[in-house]
Amino acid sequence: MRPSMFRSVFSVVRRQESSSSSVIRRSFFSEANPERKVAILGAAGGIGQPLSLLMKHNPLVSSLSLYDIAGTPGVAADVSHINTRAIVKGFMSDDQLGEALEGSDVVVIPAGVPRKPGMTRDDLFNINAGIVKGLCIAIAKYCPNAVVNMISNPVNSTVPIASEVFKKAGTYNEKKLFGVTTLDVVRAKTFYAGKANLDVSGVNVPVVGGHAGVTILPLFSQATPSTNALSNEDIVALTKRTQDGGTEVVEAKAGKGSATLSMAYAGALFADACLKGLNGVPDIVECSFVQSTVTELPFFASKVKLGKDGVEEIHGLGSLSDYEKEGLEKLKAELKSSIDKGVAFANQS
Ligand SMILES: NC(=O)C1=CN([C@@H]2O[C@H](COP(=O)(O)OP(=O)(O)OC[C@H]3O[C@@H](n4cnc5c(N)ncnc54)[C@H](O)[C@@H]3O)[C@@H](O)[C@H]2O)C=CC1
Ligand SMILES: O=C([O-])CC(=O)C(=O)O
Repeated sequence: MRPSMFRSVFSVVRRQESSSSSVIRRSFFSEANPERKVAILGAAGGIGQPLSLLMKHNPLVSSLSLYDIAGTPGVAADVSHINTRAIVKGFMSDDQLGEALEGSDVVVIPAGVPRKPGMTRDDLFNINAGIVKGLCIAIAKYCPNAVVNMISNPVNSTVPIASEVFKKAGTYNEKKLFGVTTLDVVRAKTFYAGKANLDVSGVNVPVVGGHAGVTILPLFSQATPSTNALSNEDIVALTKRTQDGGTEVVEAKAGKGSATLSMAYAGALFADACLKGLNGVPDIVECSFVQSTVTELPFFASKVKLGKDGVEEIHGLGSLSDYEKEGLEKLKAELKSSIDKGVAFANQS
């Protein structure tokens, strides 16, 4: 979590829990934190399990719905024993998907297969596109107003697939569909702070474009705090490391999957930002892959202000260094082809 993310809320809850009055506890939750249901699809997986743990820990969640095609009873029983606000329920198999989704405010989707060494994210398309399509058909039916956080790869294609499914169902709201690119930001912050010897907790780095290889474009020229400790070569190396961050983990795991723990952290951070936006907390800004007019591409990741209806404002790119301008031009062809592939898949049959 962002270091201060839950601290203030927890201290209020703790003060209230020390009071003998359960009335005080109830009124705190209803006034400051409305009821919010979060569903996680793929909850028993490598990302799903730690993400379920982190969402159970989030005081903004009142109901946590854990869905997977296997393994959810155990995960739900385990997580449900934690003494935090959210009531946890596990759901398994198609016939329970409707109940898992009904009433959800936020649906997080880490369902699907991860990479093995030597694969690109696009190599996951054949399996994950179908999984995502099926889950989005159910979302359109059972919780058409939910905010959707798409984690399943290739994000550059799965988000367009979701948008087409929702369009066909007549439920598409472009303000409520997000590709989760938070892990790119998390990595860029960590690598930048490490190289520049800065306190990472105060560091921010926007990352724009998409979520695969060269489509991931960290904007170190806009990093804060700025530093003159880094050479052009350092910036090139930091950019490459951020773009290859996923592959670094895939290779280190040597066939046992891709990033799960850092992704669960990033996914929890982004879901928390969406919940805060829905609850009317002002000035919540995160990078995300959304329907966009920032470039000529129909979807693009950039800074997005989150509000009561999802996307409140999409920020422009700001001023870019020559190196970043070059990177922006380089990424467009690959990103366009991944978007087109998703759209075409969703419209087959
Ligand atoms: N957006 C991002 O930054 C990142 C995305 N990912 C992606 O997240 C996805 C999941 O990764 P892991 O959790 O490591 O994989 P995993 O294989 O450990 O877990 C995936 C889970 O999805 C479940 N699943 C499969 N089909 C399903 C369906 N139809 N409905 C519900 N659940 C279903 C599986 O049973 C499994 O429990 C992968 O596609 C991976 O590439 C991973 C890291 C970062
Ligand atoms: O690299 C992968 O396959 C998983 C992923 O998206 C990431 O870690 O950024």
